[in-house]
Amino acid sequence: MLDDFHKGLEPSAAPQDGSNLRILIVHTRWNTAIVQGLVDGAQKTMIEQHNVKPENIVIESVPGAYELPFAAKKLLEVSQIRAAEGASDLIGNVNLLDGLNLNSPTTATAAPPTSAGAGKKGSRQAFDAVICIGVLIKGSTMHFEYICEAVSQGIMRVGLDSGVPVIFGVLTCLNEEQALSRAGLDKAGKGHNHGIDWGSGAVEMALLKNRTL
Ligand SMILES: Nc1c(NC[C@H](O)[C@H](O)[C@H](O)CO)[nH]c(=O)[nH]c1=O
Ligand SMILES: CC(=O)[C@@H](O)COP(=O)(O)O
Repeated sequence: MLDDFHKGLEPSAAPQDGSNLRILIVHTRWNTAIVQGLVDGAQKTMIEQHNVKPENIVIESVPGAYELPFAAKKLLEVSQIRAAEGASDLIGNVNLLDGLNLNSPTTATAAPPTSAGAGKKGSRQAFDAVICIGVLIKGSTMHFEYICEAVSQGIMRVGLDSGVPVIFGVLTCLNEEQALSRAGLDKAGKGHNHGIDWGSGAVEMALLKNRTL
């Protein structure tokens, strides 16, 4: 039986143009079937509803929810360093009087004509948002409570410290039935896949981050 709150669920945000965004999904390797359903929901929503390019969604995994904040922080930092390297290479080869806009995603992804980094694989565009996805299910000790608190605080801190939106995509459930329904995997088919909302939220917040005055 779904909790009553599900009935008043707000629909996901209206479609927005995510065609210039690069999104990181970090997910755990606990409760893998449920996590995979959430990842699929987020990925599908970003591609089909918000025009995010499939190649601009990077998916990484960590052992468990407790590792999500660290991975989000480090992978964000690496992407920002690579974007800066690309921009600095570009500066070396472009007359800035031509009005080069280093903030535009296309600029950051532009492969520099000649640079030491030219041979590196993958996009140079920094991530515009991160979605941390995990499933915590209460056991018989207080371990659950401590991890839930640490992970929620840690994920919020990465977003505030980095200036890049980090979506809290961690289900904190008292039993497996609650988790299945929140991934849209319940037998009755009455659940709602929260990954859908996390995908829309990531696009919305990334566009808000990139908004110029
Ligand atoms: N019980 C769950 C965990 N526990 C593992 C921790 O997240 C962490 O990986 C470990 O303590 C080592 O640092 N993780 C989940 O994602 N979900 C659980 O239900
Ligand atoms: C969320 C957890 O860490 C939990 O699944 C661990 O179970 P237990 O409290 O029985 O050790």
